[in-house]
Amino acid sequence: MTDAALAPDTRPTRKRETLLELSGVSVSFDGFRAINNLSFQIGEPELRAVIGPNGAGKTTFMDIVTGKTRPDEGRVTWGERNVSLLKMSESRIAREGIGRKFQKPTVFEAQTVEENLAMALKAPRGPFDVLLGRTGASGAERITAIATEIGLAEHLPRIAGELSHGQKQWLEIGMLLAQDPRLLLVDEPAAGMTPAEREHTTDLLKRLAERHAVVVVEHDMEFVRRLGCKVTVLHEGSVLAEGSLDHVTANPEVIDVYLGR
Ligand SMILES: Nc1ncnc2c1ncn2[C@@H]1O[C@H](COP(=O)(O)OP(=O)(O)OP(=O)(O)O)[C@@H](O)[C@H]1O
Repeated sequence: MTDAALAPDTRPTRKRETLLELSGVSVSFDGFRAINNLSFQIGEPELRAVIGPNGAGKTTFMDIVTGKTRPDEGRVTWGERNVSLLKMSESRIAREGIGRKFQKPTVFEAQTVEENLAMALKAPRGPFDVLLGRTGASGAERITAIATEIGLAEHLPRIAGELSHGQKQWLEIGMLLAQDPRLLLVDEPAAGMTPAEREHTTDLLKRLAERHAVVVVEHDMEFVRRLGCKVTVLHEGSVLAEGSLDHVTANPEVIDVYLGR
């Protein structure tokens, strides 16, 4: 597989810079502060796990980043030019390069793996992709490259509905990759997976994070440990602790609100 086929952008390798930054972000629903003065940064590339008890605000955080939910206060800035995401539509944010994978796979079950990837490739995330010549490989090459990356190269002719749960999740990650994202938001990828599928998923996410910013929201601590990345603990809509998994799990407040339960 050529690198160009897999991720056909021409951006030079840069040292890690902040790609996404939230500062002082708050949002209330009917007077309840689901996100409370939240600050968060992720670089490119970087792998980050976001953990926290039920209701901590993890989903709302992702909803804010993707433009589904608008905060009442605060800033959300993106990219080298620190543009605000707050005035952008959800589709514009997606075209900026923010891809989201929901917990439940939403592949086209009646189509083959290959057709699913081809459809995702045909939906360019921005008109400039072509103009800037970012597509360095043909569609067929990219499909093969992405299928290899996600571990489904042998399954291209299969009907997606026949895939295992884990394979569907990987296919959906592949469909996100076809959109050439810079940031991937991945919601509970390990849920419902077999141990072998979890291991494959860990490897995949780690590999993707060599070139992308990847945020993984996950409850499964063993999975988070295997990701071996910086962890952000959310609680009541704010960052309670941040650092290595060992660092955050030794924090008495984290133990109290999350681990001790
Ligand atoms: N649209 C909404 N209207 C009212 N309350 C909401 C809405 N969305 C979220 N909330 C509330 O905001 C809080 C944060 O919810 P959120 O779904 O972001 O938490 P979470 O960390 O993703 O939880 P879980 O781990 O259970 O998915 C919860 O108390 C939830 O009930």
